[in-house]
This record gives sequence, structure tokens and C-alpha cells, in this order.
Amino acid sequence: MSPLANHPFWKMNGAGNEIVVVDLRRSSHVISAAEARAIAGAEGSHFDQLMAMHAPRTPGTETFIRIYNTDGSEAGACGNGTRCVAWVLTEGTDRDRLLVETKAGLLACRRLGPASFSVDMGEPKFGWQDIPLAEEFRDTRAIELQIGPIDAPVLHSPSVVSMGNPHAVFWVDDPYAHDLAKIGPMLENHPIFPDRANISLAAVKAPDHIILWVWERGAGITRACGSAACAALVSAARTKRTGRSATVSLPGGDLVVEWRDDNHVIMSGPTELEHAGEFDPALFQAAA
Ligand SMILES: N[C@H](CCC[C@H](N)C(=O)O)C(=O)O
Repeated sequence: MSPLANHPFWKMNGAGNEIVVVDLRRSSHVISAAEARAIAGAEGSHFDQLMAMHAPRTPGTETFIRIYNTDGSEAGACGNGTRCVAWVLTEGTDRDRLLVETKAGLLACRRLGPASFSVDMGEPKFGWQDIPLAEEFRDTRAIELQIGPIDAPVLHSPSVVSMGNPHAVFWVDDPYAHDLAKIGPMLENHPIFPDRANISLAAVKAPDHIILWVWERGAGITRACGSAACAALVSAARTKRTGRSATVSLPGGDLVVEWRDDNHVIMSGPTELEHAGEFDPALFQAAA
């Protein structure tokens, strides 16, 4: 019988980003891609990201988190999911600070209110090998998505950055004027991104306000993506489109992102517990 059979989970969301949190700190089980897909496919435990809390690897941290996308692939970062983990670990306690670890590094979390948290998402990386890109952009139009006339690509010249995971941010007048369900997978799998990428459409409305719509690597369109919000703010500030802090409005809600002078990116936003449940053992019969 799978150790996940009847295992409790929390179904949450962070600004609408669908998150399932599982506590495996007392277990040696590592969720497989097939198990993650089975959980994502089940009613009541659908997620954009599954956050599996494992025993800590680094002194001073609370947990090592494995992050799974809907397709079973693993991600280095998930801002909205990290806030949900912080809720699980601090709810009912008087603690308001904690340190967690993901494949991309250590993340300091702070409780700002009953269901509001900030996460220090660390430092952005801009080097092409760090994102990674297949090769350095030789000209700024290295990525063009050609759907319309040959001399008028619908999207081109994204900002690219790693927030612990790869992001490309395309600047547009109105994100919702584009067919993201069609162009998202084409760009996610563009050969310039050897590890694929999270694809954002961003509109700068004011020096402190960005509208963002995200096609997530391995998960598709989501109602919010915290690391993409960080990627958008950092890219906007770097190209003088905004200042160093902004509200990022996504379909599921607002996140506030600040790129501090010490180069760390702080993302703040809500968490919501939808329900607690237990995994149906039948889910794992084929997926073991
Ligand atoms: N929703 C997450 C990001 C998931 C990124 C994932 N799709 C990847 O493969 O990098 C967030 O709030 O940051």
C-alpha cells in the first residue's frame, strides 16, 4: 500500500494559485511524477503545485520542500505555495517567522496577518546559463512568436530571469487580449529554453502597478504565480518601466513585490485554506 494512501493533505490557494500541501516530514517517501499526476487528477485535490514537506536538510530550516507541477515535473520555486506552507507551519502557534528550503535555496517567510505572508524569494539571476537559455540572446528579438504577418510578430523580445525557476516576461498593452492557452505552450517549449519556462504576459499600468497573466511550465494557465510576479517586477524595474516595488494584479488576486536594495525580492500576499482531506488509496494503485 502506498504511504500516501489515506495520507492527510491541505487544499489551499495563494491568490487563486491552486496548492496542495502534504506533510511527509516523518516519512522517507518521495512522491513520484505518476503519484503527483494522480493527485492532480483527483476531485478535491487538484493543484497547480503540490508542496511536499520533507524533513529538513539544513540546520535552522523547518522543512525541505519538493514542488510538483500538475504534469508531475518538479520546480525549484513556488512563491504562492511557499506562503501556504508557511500557513500550515505557523497556524495555531505564536510563531511569525520561519525558514524553509527548496531545490533553489533557503526562503525566509513571515506571517503578516491571519492569512497573509511574505516570502523572501532570494536574488534574481539574469545570466543566460542561470535561467537557463540554450544560448545567449544575440539580439533582443531572439524570441519571436510568429502567428501573424511575417513582419509583425505578435510577441517578441521578452525579459528573461530566474527566480529559482525560469521565467520569460513579454510586455504587452493588454495581457488578456492574447490567446495565452494557444501561445503559452508554444513559448514554454521554445528551443531557447532547455528546461522549458514559465511564460508571462505583462502590462505596466503605473510605476507601481503591473497586470500579469501567466502560463506556467508544467501546469498551464493559473490564476496566480508568485515567482512570475517577482520576475515581472524585477524585469520591469530593470528596464525602468516601474520602480522597485509594485502591486502585481493577477486573475486570482494581488501580490505585492519589492526588489530590495540588497537584491532580495520580497513577495507578499494571501493564503486561503479551502479544505483538509485524505488521499483516496485507489489513486495510487496504478501510480505506485
Ligand atoms: N505558482 C508558482 C510557480 C510555479 C512554477 C512552476 N510552474 C515551474 O515549473 O517553475 C509560484 O507561485 O511561484
